Amino acid sequence: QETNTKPTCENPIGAWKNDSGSTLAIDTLDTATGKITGTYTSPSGGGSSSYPLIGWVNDAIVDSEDLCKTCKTNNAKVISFTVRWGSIGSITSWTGKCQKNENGDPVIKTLWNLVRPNTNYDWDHILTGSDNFYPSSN
Ligand SMILES: O=C(O)CCCC[C@@H]1SC[C@@H]2NC(=O)N[C@@H]21
Repeated sequence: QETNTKPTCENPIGAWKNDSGSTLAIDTLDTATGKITGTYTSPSGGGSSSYPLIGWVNDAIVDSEDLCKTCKTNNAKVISFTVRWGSIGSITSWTGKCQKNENGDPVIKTLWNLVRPNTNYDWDHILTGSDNFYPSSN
């Protein structure tokens, strides 16, 4: 029996999972400011602990006026959040957008930067990648 409803782009509160099995849990959304808080768990890299996250969501009305040649009609919710990896010492920030895919299912597509305090080289502190997050029921 499913006790939690899955998150959507409109109401992102709930659990989202990426392809490597990490869980983005958005616990609070302040609709007045767009501030979000929650926790992040990354079995690949971050172990089994959950780490706190804070971030923002934002959006704008759909530009859909008929015959409006300058309208920008591709609308997405935008999101950014940052995780502080406790004693691991790193910080990751994800920035992306939430839209429905071709099946009508919501997807958060992001690019991330991970910064690590201790590395072997000066150039090795900042890693960049991408993560897609899908609604999860837990
Ligand atoms: O290894 C570290 O310094 C901390 C854990 C980092 C895990 C990274 S953050 C970006 C990527 N997306 C994930 O869900 N996990 C990895």
